[in-house]
Amino acid sequence: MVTTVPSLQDQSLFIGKNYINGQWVDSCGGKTFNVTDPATGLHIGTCPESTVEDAQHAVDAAAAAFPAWRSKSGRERGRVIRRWYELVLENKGDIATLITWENGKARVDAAGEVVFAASFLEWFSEEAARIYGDVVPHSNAQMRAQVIREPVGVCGLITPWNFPIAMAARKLGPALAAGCTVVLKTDGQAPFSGNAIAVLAERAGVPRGVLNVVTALENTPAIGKFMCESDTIRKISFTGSTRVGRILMSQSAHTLKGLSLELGGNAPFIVFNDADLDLAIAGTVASKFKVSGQTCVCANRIYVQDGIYDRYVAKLTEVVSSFKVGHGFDAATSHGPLIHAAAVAKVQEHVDDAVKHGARVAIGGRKMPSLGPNFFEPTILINVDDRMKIASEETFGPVAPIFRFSTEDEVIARANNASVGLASYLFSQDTGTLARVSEALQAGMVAINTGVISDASAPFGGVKHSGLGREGSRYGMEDYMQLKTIITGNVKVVHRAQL
Ligand SMILES: NC(=O)c1ccc[n+]([C@@H]2O[C@H](COP(=O)([O-])OP(=O)(O)OC[C@H]3O[C@@H](n4cnc5c(N)ncnc54)[C@H](O)[C@@H]3O)[C@@H](O)[C@H]2O)c1
Ligand SMILES: O=CCCC(=O)O
Repeated sequence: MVTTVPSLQDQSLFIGKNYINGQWVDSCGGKTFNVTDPATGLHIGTCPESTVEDAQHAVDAAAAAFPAWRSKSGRERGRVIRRWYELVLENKGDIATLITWENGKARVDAAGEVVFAASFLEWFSEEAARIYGDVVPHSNAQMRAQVIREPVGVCGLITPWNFPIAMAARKLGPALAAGCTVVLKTDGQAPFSGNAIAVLAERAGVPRGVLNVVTALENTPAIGKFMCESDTIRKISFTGSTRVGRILMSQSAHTLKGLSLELGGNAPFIVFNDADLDLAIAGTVASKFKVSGQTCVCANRIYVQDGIYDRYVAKLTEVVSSFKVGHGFDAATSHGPLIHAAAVAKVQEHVDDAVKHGARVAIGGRKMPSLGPNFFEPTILINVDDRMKIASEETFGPVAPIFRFSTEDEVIARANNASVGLASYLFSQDTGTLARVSEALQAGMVAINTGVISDASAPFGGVKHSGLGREGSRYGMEDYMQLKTIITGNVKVVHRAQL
């Protein structure tokens, strides 16, 4: 097998081991799995195929580290997380290289992911010092009531390949800020960048056992089940598909674990007749084609009103024709490959199904084997309707299906006709339309006149089958804390004059 190693400034960030109790270790079972470059199919390296025994060691280390970590002040924890944030940015180039190598995304997107991931560490380093409680007026004058917030304990974090460090940082930041200790299970398709940020956590001063990382590919379901069934782990935070979210929820029933679930989407992207066309096109490129369509907030159903439909299609086709698909390391590349062959097959299936039912391909529509095994042309489909698979299933690929609509009521009903409700997008210049439609959409997030929805300051999460809980923002801390009520009785009442 050929191994190509892009050069890193700091080669020690490239490490194929588990990180347990402050040590980089192999799996107890001795097995490893291969990680390959999705653009070329070439071998990158190996990581431990961790077993339940490895995961148990990681949980034990996290449990042992919990009392000391939770006992630090929020300000002390915040300083460590702040240093981690700085180190991630200082090593942006190397981490971006690892992300592009294992995930395939274009270099510019990978560098953007590093900054995005770091922003969660920065945000939560600041929130750590602001874990307020309440003093509550009790009904009885001889009693006092206080409410304090405490860390939930050891957390199990399970993250996907599409943002291999950002989805981890969006969980690690608040968990560590709150005083929890964690076991992170990264995705077997993209484990190296997660390990790199764990190296930096250690350098930042995150104590031994506070952050543990286990890698696995085939053993992932077994480790997920173990985490859900462990009574030591008090919370699971998962980002991934609705299918796996359901499995984790049912496996967690016995231990009555808290769950944060950031699951799949099927985002409606609505362009009204009065929209600023250039803004709508820029928003479409950002929200549909980012990471070649592989984000959970990607526009999946683009509804364009009759009066602007033809102009929108013409302009979007012109812009998409300028995309440069290629290896993420090529500086000219704007869009990289999909993650694996199954993802390519799903995209092709959605295109074929739409065409079979009357859609027309305006541009793209085919695999690009001359570039590598996992490339697919950026694609625009027109004359798409609600019976096609692409209307009800998340494509997770570079296909923009453009539906036509006539009225506000009609598009609201069609947009809400989905089992999931994560992101949604609106383009109009009428404040009344924007207010009415944003209130009517069944979605956890609405973006108005922009294709960019995520920011560390803003709560991120969905409704319906898109999951539970919110990440980022001041609300993101709540998922890692629990309330404790402290009642003091028999306070002698003394009648004193007010000063
Ligand atoms: N809402 C969000 O924030 C968000 C973010 C990114 C991706 N997603 C969703 O993720 C999906 C795409 O990713 P995917 O197809 O790789 O999702 P997936 O659910 O198959 O995989 C996600 C993660 O779960 C792990 N996993 C798989 N089976 C498991 C099991 N039985 N127990 C424990 N872990 C298991 C995988 O190894 C991976 O790390 C899309 O639906 C997308 O919308 C959601
Ligand atoms: O893929 C899901 C998350 C990406 C984002 O927050 O923009």
